[in-house]
Amino acid sequence: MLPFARVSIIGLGLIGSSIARAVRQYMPTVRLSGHDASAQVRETARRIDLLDDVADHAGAAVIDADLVILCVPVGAMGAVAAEIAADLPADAIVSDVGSCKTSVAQALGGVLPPGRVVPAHPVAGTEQSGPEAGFATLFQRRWCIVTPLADSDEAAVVRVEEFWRRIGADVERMAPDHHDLVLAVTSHLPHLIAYTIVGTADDLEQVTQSEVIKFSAGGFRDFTRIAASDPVMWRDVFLSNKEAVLEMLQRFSEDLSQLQRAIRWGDGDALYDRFAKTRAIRRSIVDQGQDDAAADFGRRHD
Ligand SMILES: NC(=O)C1=CN([C@@H]2O[C@H](COP(=O)(O)OP(=O)(O)OC[C@H]3O[C@@H](n4cnc5c(N)ncnc54)[C@H](O)[C@@H]3O)[C@@H](O)[C@H]2O)C=CC1
Ligand SMILES: O=C(O)C(=O)Cc1ccc(O)cc1
Repeated sequence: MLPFARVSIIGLGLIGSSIARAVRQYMPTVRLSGHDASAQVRETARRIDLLDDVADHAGAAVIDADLVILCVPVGAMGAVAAEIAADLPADAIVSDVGSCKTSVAQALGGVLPPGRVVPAHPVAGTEQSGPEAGFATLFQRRWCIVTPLADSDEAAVVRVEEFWRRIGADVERMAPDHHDLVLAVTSHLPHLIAYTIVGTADDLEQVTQSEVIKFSAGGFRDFTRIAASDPVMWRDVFLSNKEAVLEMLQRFSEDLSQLQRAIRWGDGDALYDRFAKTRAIRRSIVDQGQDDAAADFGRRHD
């Protein structure tokens, strides 16, 4: 039996539209409704026939849903929850896909019925955004981390987990604060580094004319892909996961200072040891059948 029959998606960008396409592909009898704050996005969603019903107001999109998934930037979750609260059917479950979980738990838990909120985070995405960037197979063999609240109803959690499995994800449960610490180092910090290094290179461009772009080889190109990620989404991630990111950034800065020191003092052994260790880490990840390219972030198996 399908875990849900009527799914509503609020926010029809990369992730919202990917969920819609995946539901159409893997659970074709589910009725899909949704809404986006942008009139242009709603128009595109109608043109590409993303959903059965694209509503002009968030409330109208959830009125007969049994699952509502909020797919908006994390800073907008609270406002959307407040917008739908009055129209939400009493037995509907509300989930989300936000990249940070502690702040979203607070934003949703305060506004929506206790027990019915089951936050989640599909660890799958790209640097693209918008309704036309989504694709049905985005979640295949990717992790979806489910982070129930203290009062989330267990049956509701199980149904949300089943929903993600149906669209191809591998599911794991985690406490929201633990999720935020893990993702700070595996996802948020790498994005911050990419944003920084591409900015630094761009500043250098004034001096070196076109050399930075002309000679940008593999490593730098990978950074530019990540640094092309949506500015609103990532602004919200860093403001929402402030404590964990600052903690990881502090540790990163200390490690970077050690390498800086090794270079300054010509300590080749220290550099070699570090690089040999990280090479071994990468090889063990590949041996475990995990990810092979920057674009495959979060993938469990090749
Ligand atoms: N981009 C990625 O790779 C991943 C993103 N996420 C999370 O998914 C969520 C959505 O991200 P994307 O789909 O990538 O962003 P996106 O920019 O492609 O789509 C977000 C959509 O939300 C709409 N929106 C913004 N505020 C709204 C509001 N108040 N009411 C209704 N619609 C509103 C925007 O108009 C936009 O169409 C974020 O919380 C992000 O942290 C999670 C996993 C991966
Ligand atoms: O495109 C990439 O490399 C990503 O890192 C995608 C991504 C972005 C944000 C998430 O919360 C999860 C996955």
